[in-house]
Amino acid sequence: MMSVSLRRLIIVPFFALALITGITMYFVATTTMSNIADKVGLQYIHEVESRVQERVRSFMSPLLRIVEVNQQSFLARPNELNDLSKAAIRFHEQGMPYRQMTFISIATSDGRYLTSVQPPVENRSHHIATNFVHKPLTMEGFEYDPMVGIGNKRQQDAEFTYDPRLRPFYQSAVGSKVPVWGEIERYYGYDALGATLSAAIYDDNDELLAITATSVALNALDEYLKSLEIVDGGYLFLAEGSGDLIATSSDTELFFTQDGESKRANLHEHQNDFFRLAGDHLEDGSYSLSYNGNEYLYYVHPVNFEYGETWLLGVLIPEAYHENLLSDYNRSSVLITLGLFIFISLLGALIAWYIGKPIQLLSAATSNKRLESIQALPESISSVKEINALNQGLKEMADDLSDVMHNLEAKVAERTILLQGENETLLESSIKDELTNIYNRRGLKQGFNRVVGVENEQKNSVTLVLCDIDHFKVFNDKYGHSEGDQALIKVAESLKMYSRAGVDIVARYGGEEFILVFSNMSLDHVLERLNGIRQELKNTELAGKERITMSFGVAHHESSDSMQIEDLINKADEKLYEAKNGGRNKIVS
Ligand SMILES: Nc1nc2c(ncn2[C@@H]2O[C@H](COP(=O)(O)OP(=O)(O)OP(=O)(O)O)[C@@H](O)[C@H]2O)c(=O)[nH]1
Repeated sequence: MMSVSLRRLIIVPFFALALITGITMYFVATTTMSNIADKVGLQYIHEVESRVQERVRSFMSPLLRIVEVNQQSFLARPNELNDLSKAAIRFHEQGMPYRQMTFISIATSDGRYLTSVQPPVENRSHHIATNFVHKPLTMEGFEYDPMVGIGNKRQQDAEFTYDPRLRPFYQSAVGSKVPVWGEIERYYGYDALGATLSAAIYDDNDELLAITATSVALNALDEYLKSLEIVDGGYLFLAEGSGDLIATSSDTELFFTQDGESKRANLHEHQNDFFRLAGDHLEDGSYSLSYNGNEYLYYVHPVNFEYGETWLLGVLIPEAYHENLLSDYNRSSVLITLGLFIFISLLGALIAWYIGKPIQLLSAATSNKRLESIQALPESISSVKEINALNQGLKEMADDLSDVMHNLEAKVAERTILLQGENETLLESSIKDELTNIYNRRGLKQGFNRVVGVENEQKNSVTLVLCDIDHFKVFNDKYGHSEGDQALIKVAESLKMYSRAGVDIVARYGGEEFILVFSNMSLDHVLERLNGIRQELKNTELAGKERITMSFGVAHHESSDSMQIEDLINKADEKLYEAKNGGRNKIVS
């Protein structure tokens, strides 16, 4: 099976895990960011839209309320229509707080007309105009007098014929029980659009008594949209369903003159590309639009007013704006991912270090099969408890094993010494004669080889003497075997006495036969020593004051080179035979 190091086993999965986590997190983060970018964009749009909606509603609200109040007021007190002075005061007071309120009026079915009016743009002067003071159908301007309602006639207002019943605001309201919206139009002679709401007043018999109408100048809304600080490259607009613009955040005009006629700017034909782009999508909803390779978020939503009036509010912003905003977050998410990746990798490496390193130490210590390597391991090799316990266990085992081995070695040494002693004893006894404690035949052979034979490189002279006790049978028979043994021991001692210890060889050849080997000694000196032995035996008393004699056969050889012991023994035996035959107690050489 394939083997893999522990450290790799830990680091590789950690690294892989970190990599997968990092990549996953990166993609999740970027996808989430992209979704968030869209959502943030839409959220932004909704916020802008809701602010504008609220502002538009609060802007238009007085118009609706004033028309409703006046309609209800005349319905409740139709007599007021007979003297419109009170109404003049009310109209004036109603219009004063609202700079956008261009006129608040009433036109009776008999052709009388009263309006509290102010111009739709700067340098406004609020005044009352009526046609009912002098003669019907003639419009005259009067100063407003808070005390009497209608003050002095305004000199500069030339008389002109005016029948309010011919005006669209009058006619559009006829026949309706509820207020009716008029067309949004440019005020004649002014750079401003106006929206008008009219309401009919009937008597109990449903006879039309009057039409009250109020108009509001919309240029304040245009100014408001322009004043809003929206994102770079973003646009806002208010338009009618037809695409005719009411207000925009851009500097473009809301109306222009074509062929001498004043026309309103329309989204579908607008000179601004983005407004034209928006004009293609006027259904309620949000859109992603592409223009010149850039993406835009576009949202269009209706602004509904009571009594059936609906405008459209459009918001268009470049997506890049929010993506840029979120790019910082994106960068952060990449950095966090990277940090996480590095952290997990380091964690893996740390764990590998904590676990792998000490285990590697243990592995190295045990692999060379030496107890010392394990014993030399430090007491603590890891912060991991289990690994330290393993280390301790191994060390204790190594110590125990070491002790056992030392004891074993001591015992083996002791036994070896004992055996060596026994061996030596055995060896000694195997080459010694048990009775006389001199060499036996085996000892003789070994000694001969050592002193004069193959093992000795100095090829000196050698003399081998074969000696035999004379008439020993008789002695034995006479004094017994035990005394015979004592005689043999005595002979051996005498032979040893006249030989050089450690140099010459003294051996029992068998029975009562002995052999002496002298090396590097002249024949005369040998004979001298043999005579010494004979003299010694002569002086030695044995059982029954008996003395024994010995016969000697001597074989002398000047050089031990190529000399075999058997040859010497044979030669000495011949001489011994001669000595025996010659009467015994003799030395024959
Ligand atoms: N007590 C004792 N006697 C031994 C031992 N070995 C041999 N003998 C005796 O030595 C005697 C040898 O006798 P023989 O071979 O006849 O020789 P001998 O009587 O000495 O006569 P010659 O050698 O001809 O002088 C025998 O009686 C053996 O029993 C021994 O170890 N102890």
